[in-house]
Amino acid sequence: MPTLRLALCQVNPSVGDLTGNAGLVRAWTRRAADSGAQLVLFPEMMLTGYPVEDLVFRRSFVAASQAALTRLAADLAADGLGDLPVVVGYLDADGPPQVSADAEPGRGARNAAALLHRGEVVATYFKHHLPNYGVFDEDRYFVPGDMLTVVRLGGVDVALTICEDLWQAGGPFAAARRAGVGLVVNINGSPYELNKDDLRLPLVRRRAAEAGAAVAYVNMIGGQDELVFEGDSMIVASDGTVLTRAPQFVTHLLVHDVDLPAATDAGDDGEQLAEGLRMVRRTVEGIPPSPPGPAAVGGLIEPVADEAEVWQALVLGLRDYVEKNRFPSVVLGLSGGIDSAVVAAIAVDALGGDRVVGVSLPSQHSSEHSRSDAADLAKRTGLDYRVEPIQPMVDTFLANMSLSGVAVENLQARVRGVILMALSNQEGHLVLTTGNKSELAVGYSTLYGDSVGGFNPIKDVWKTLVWRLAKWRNTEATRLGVTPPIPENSIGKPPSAELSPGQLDSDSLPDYDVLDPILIGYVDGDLGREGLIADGHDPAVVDKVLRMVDTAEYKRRQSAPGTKISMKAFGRDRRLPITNRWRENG
Ligand SMILES: Nc1ncnc2c1ncn2[C@@H]1O[C@H](COP(=O)(O)OP(=O)(O)OC[C@H]2O[C@@H]([n+]3cccc(C(=O)O)c3)[C@H](O)[C@@H]2O)[C@@H](O)[C@H]1O
Ligand SMILES: Nc1ncnc2c1ncn2[C@@H]1O[C@H](COP(=O)(O)OP(=O)(O)OP(=O)(O)O)[C@@H](O)[C@H]1O
Ligand SMILES: NC(=O)CC[C@H](N)C(=O)O
Repeated sequence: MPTLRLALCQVNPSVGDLTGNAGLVRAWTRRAADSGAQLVLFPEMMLTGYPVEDLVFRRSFVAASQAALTRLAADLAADGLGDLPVVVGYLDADGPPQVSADAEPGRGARNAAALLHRGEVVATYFKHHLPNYGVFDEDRYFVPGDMLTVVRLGGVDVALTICEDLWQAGGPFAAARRAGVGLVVNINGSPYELNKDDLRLPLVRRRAAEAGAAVAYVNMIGGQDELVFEGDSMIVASDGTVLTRAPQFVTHLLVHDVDLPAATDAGDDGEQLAEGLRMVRRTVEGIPPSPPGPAAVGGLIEPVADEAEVWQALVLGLRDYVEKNRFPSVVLGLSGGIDSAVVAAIAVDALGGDRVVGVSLPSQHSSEHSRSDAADLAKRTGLDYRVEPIQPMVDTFLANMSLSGVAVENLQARVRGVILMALSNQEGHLVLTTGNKSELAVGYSTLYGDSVGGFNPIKDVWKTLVWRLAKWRNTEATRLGVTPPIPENSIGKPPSAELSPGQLDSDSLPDYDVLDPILIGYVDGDLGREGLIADGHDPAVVDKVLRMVDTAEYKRRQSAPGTKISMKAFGRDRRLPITNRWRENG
């Protein structure tokens, strides 16, 4: 039985950075070669980054991706790495963009994988199953492939597949069984969602059984606007045994020796293997010889607690947004409350205290603890702490304009927003906004006030999860013997916007323990009024909450982007009309 040493490169590409991404492929192929690899795998759309969205429609971008691929093949050979077969995702096209006037049926942009060897592109594969739900819009961009590419190398037949191909039965994996392959490669740009890793392994196992072959699954890591990729690359044997699995949220080179059945000559070039899939055969002559001794193999990674997983996702999502958009630092308002404290702690974990500015912006309604808790947070995390009282500016405004009630409440939030944006303009920081998912759902924020900002790290985090994260982060610090970042006071106090005397969130909203389950059913679960009541929620509370959610669509539509961690984040996952007369309670 032949053995192949596989190297799965769990790397962090940047969208649009063709040169930088090709550089990553060269550097990691060198590392893989140094580990004795015989086949190297990179994620989906590695060369372009993922997802590239409407850049697909730009012919200049498609041409640049194609040129970068050819150049990369030559550069790898020039690096002395030509013998080592490398699979890399890229953007290809065999016709004009789908939306153009000169579009041709069955041709267009392709979400593609290439196998590079001895300076050449020796095989390509076009993604067959295109995801078109949630955040994905791949029917808008790509034409599905109708060929299963099988490459013979080192005496083994290897089929190439891309991400969504794994999520559907009866497609390329069924075809791979007909072709009698020993290994199916699956390259991914699979975004993080809480609990997705629990689905992924059983899925890979099911496909390994369907193909009757081992599966090498490689996923990228890193943040890309709202998305964060977690890695979780793995190799699973044909009997479902997990041979090796990479840690989440970090770059990682996963190297493993896999015993694979010898090629069988099942299936002919051009043969129909499954519905809509014919076989294409390629042979790669001469790969590096089997290295002596077993590969230096990492262990199997144990699953971590939900809070640990989400925290890492939020830290990576923020760090990559800041770094990839080249911000030197971030700024946020510190109210002493839990939301700003958690965002500050995430920011410090992502960037270090010296790149986080926290500003206390007290008004006449601010409690003493709002300042002392903010100062305590700053001391614990080492962030750059400042105090900018807002009352003189609010008073000047009120001396020139007659305002009352909510207009005065919101003026305070807006003066804070103006100050944070001024600091951003003056010093170059990215402004972080701190509204959690519960607040976004019910519209509990001031437009152009506390919602001001360029990125919201907790946009997809329910308030009850914000508290759990805070407690987990502090416990983790204690376990590691370091100072917990979040003041206990901020965790324990009742939430308040402090925009009017004695104001509490509970004056306007149900308790978050009551509110969040209703929101989860309505937003994440798309339940209607009757479904929520059947789940045991109080009809009057349901009616109030649904009304608030429905009428806050306009606020969400202009809200800052933030890291997606759930299966339904506000934004692309949930698209509703703003102008909408449909109400669940008539
Ligand atoms: N369909 C629609 N399409 C586009 N725009 C629409 C709109 N409906 C209203 N609007 C606009 O939105 C305005 C109302 O929204 P907005 O000005 O935000 O004001 P509003 O939502 O009435 O008040 C904000 C509430 O959020 C609370 N809050 C909670 C938590 C934190 C904070 C904080 O600031 O720290 C505040 C605050 O206490 C207050 O009760 C209207 O005056 C109108 O201009
Ligand atoms: N006194 C303040 N100083 C600085 N920033 C403030 C102040 N009050 C409010 N903010 C900003 O506005 C945001 C929204 O306020 P909000 O009261 O909703 O959140 P919080 O105080 O962090 O948490 P909680 O809702 O649990 O009290 C805060 O997170 C903070 O960024
Ligand atoms: N890039 C893709 O095809 C991703 C789709 C897939 N269902 C996933 O989330 O893993």
